[in-house]
Amino acid sequence: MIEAKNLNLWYGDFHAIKNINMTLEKNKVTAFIGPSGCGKSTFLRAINRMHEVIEGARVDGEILLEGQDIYASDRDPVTVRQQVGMVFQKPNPFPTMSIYENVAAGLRINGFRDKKKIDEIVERCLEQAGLWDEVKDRLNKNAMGLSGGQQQRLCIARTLAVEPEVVLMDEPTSALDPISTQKVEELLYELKKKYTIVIVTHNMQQAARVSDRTAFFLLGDMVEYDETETIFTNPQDKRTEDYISGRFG
Ligand SMILES: Nc1ncnc2c1ncn2[C@@H]1O[C@H](COP(=O)(O)OP(=O)(O)OP(=O)(O)O)[C@@H](O)[C@H]1O
Repeated sequence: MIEAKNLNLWYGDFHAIKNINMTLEKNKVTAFIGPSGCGKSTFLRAINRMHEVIEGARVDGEILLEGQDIYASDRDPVTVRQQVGMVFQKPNPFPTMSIYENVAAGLRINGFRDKKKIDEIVERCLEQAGLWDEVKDRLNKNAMGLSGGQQQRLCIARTLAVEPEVVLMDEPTSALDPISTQKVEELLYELKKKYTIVIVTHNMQQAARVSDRTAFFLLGDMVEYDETETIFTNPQDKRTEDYISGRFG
């Protein structure tokens, strides 16, 4: 479980995220929706301290992961990013590595040396990502030989290998064809049994299909956050209603 408390984020003087308070529940998929530039990706990045690689970005407030602030002075950002994994819009496998090595990479960085154990984890994560059957006979081939949809599932497997608690997905299917999109969406049903999942999406049908809860953002504010069904059928805020009915954005 993740709790954001009074979370604000600035890029220089620009106030991009305004006092967000929300709980992201375990074993649920939470969707972030809202028009371009409203701060969805910015907030997502703040949940695993990824904004720290952006010059001039500054956060105030707390993000609690299982009750512990990820911004605490003694917390290591590299560990935070293992606990809170991220999958990006464009599949980004390590281009010089094999399929196997892409999944094993994080384990090796963590000091895993036992080949049998690494084999087991690679297989399990590729299974979990719904890719094992498609790649089991070509594990040592370069990852760039996979299709875009397969590469994205490989990136999901790579994220799972280091045993995160939370998986953040920033428009994970926007570069994929419809069949690959469907595969990733189906995966979310499986993955939420084990993880807290957050997905940023521009596609409202996708949010309605895959998420349990939906948060609507506008100009850095979180306008409304509720059960997905409520957001799409009976939103409380006029701005949410205007957005989901296609009146802007
Ligand atoms: N690195 C940056 N430096 C300065 N401003 C930024 C930076 N990244 C984002 N912003 C600004 O912060 C605001 C929120 O951007 P963000 O990318 O989080 O929105 P978004 O809702 O994810 O948009 P989209 O749906 O288009 O991806 C925008 O006004 C954007 O211009």
